[in-house]
Amino acid sequence: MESVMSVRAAAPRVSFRAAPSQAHRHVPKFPTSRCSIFIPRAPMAYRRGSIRAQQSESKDGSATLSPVNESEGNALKIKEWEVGNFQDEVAASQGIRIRRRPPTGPPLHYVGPFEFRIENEGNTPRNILEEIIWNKDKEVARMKERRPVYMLKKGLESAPPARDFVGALKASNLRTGLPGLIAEVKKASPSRGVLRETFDPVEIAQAYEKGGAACLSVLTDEKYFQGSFENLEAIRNAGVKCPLLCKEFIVDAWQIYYARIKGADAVLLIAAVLPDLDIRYMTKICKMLGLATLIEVHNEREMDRVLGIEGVELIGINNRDLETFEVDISNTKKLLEGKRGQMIREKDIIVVGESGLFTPDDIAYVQESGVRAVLVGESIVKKSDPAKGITELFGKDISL
Ligand SMILES: O=C(O)c1ccccc1NCC(=O)[C@H](O)[C@H](O)COP(=O)(O)O
Repeated sequence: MESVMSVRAAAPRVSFRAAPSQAHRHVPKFPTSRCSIFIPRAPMAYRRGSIRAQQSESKDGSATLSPVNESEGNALKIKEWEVGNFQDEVAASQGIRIRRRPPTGPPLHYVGPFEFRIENEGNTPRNILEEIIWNKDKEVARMKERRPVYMLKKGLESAPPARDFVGALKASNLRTGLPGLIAEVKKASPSRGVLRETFDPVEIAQAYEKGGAACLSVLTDEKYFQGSFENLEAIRNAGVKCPLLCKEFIVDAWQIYYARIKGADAVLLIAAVLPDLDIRYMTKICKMLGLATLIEVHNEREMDRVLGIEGVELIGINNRDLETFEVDISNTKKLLEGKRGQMIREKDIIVVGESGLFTPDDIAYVQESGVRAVLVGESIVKKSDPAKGITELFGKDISL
């Protein structure tokens, strides 16, 4: 029988247990295993994918490995943990605070005859965005197992054609002299709860189109936003002409293929989550599939990283801090001042002001700051007639 002992120190909490026997345990020689750490060359999503291909996930999402024996299994877990930490270190060096979900939980540590695990050793999300991302990591791993990417690629042939998302925003901006509107089909959000009880995504999308929206954003995350890929597909199949942004938390290129076969014309990439290499790689995949990428930033560091990436056409400035939910529309102005604004104009990048826009004054404020498009959810989706909501938001009928 193993004896188990829990020790609560100030923090963190550590639980010890005596190791069953020397024969059953693999004592990692950390200097050696650290030296032999696999140095990945492909982008993060793929590096993680390659490691995870050796594991399967149970219904509740917990990972199970199928090792030949216990010590090999533990060695693999340790390696996965180390690779995960290494990837998080690379991300952190770019100012990314969102860590990726440790695939198998933290490894056991060994001191003499004891093995122990430090609770909260990186295995609890630190904020809502991190929680969403960790949940998405699990969700995508499950979906990928059911439909690997080669199957999705077959579906591309029958997908509806990709439409020009950026072109629609530019045309609307030219036609109205106001920022092109990306109207969001959003039932609920972590910060605001349920926004609209009676929610018919197709009806809302048609109302947005009638009200003059240039493009639509459709939330597909189910757990936190009560959205779905069925909503995206239904809107596309209903004949709505506005190009569609798949508003998803993309952590893996698999999701880009999936969005495309469900009828998306554009996808969102969040710089607070994805390192540069992933953004570059995913942008290339999008180009190959005819999708536009809206790359979202929230602070100067993220903006500078994205401006350093070749071929970026569309940048979203989120006024909402996704870690704290604080909304401040002056964030758009701040990120477009000085050299950054100048570079954006030189590169002819379309900037989208996102979140917290409720009045014609708000629209005027972000337009004066330099945006040529806006992404709006709450203020229009809550209105009984979302088409009228658009007219109220802009202070004029923009459908004409
Ligand atoms: O809206 C949230 O609470 C939220 C929480 C965590 C991650 C993302 C979140 N929202 C995504 C968005 O940025 C907005 O849906 C979008 O910009 C529209 O914002 P709003 O007009 O304020 O509804």
